[in-house]
Amino acid sequence: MHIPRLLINFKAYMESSGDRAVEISKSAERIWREMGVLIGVSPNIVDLRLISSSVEIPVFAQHVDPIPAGAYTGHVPPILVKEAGARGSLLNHSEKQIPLRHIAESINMMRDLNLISIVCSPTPSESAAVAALLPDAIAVEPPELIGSGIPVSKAKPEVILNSLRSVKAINSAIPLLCGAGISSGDDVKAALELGSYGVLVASAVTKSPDPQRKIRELAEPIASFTRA
Ligand SMILES: O=C[C@H](O)COP(=O)(O)O
Repeated sequence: MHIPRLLINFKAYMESSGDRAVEISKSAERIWREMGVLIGVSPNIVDLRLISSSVEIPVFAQHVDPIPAGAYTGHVPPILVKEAGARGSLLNHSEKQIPLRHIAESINMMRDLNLISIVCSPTPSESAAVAALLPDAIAVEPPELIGSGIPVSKAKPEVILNSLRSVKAINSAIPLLCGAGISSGDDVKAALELGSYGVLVASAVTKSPDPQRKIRELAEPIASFTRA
């Protein structure tokens, strides 16, 4: 199971939808080929099939509902996400929170479908609660820093360190990513030095005038770190 070290969430930004979503995804694919850093993209659901059929890097939905296919208007069944070509999904992002029992049900359904679950959590204690559900990875993100340009890895390193401690105490095999405000290669480096497996980013890439250059900048410290 390959968890991306750099996961780019396109959210619902105009700048990363439609043709621009394809362009950014292809840039991420280029950097993956060039540097060997596994990069994933998480386009808006409206672009999921388009992006999955455009690139070879792993594509993630931003959310799924714990339901089968059927009469569920407006819901996102994991089986249809798989059918659209995605490798997995984010769950419980701060901007799309769901109850713990839905997280548990979704993880189980995704596991049965061989889909990767990356569950977001806002705090170390919620990271621990989520770890007990055995997702494939956890991404800790203090909501107040999301989209702020103030990187969690420098402004709140204790959130990463305490999450790592609590997740590892439950299952040392679950990789922990961190996100919120990560904007530069140096922010990524700081996250890796704290023990993060990787980073979850959005605005630094989606709002960049040159997304490919920004992706390369964010991937560089990962390439050096994983080579060392
Ligand atoms: O999913 C991504 C995170 O919410 C981080 O967003 P940001 O990089 O814009 O702070």
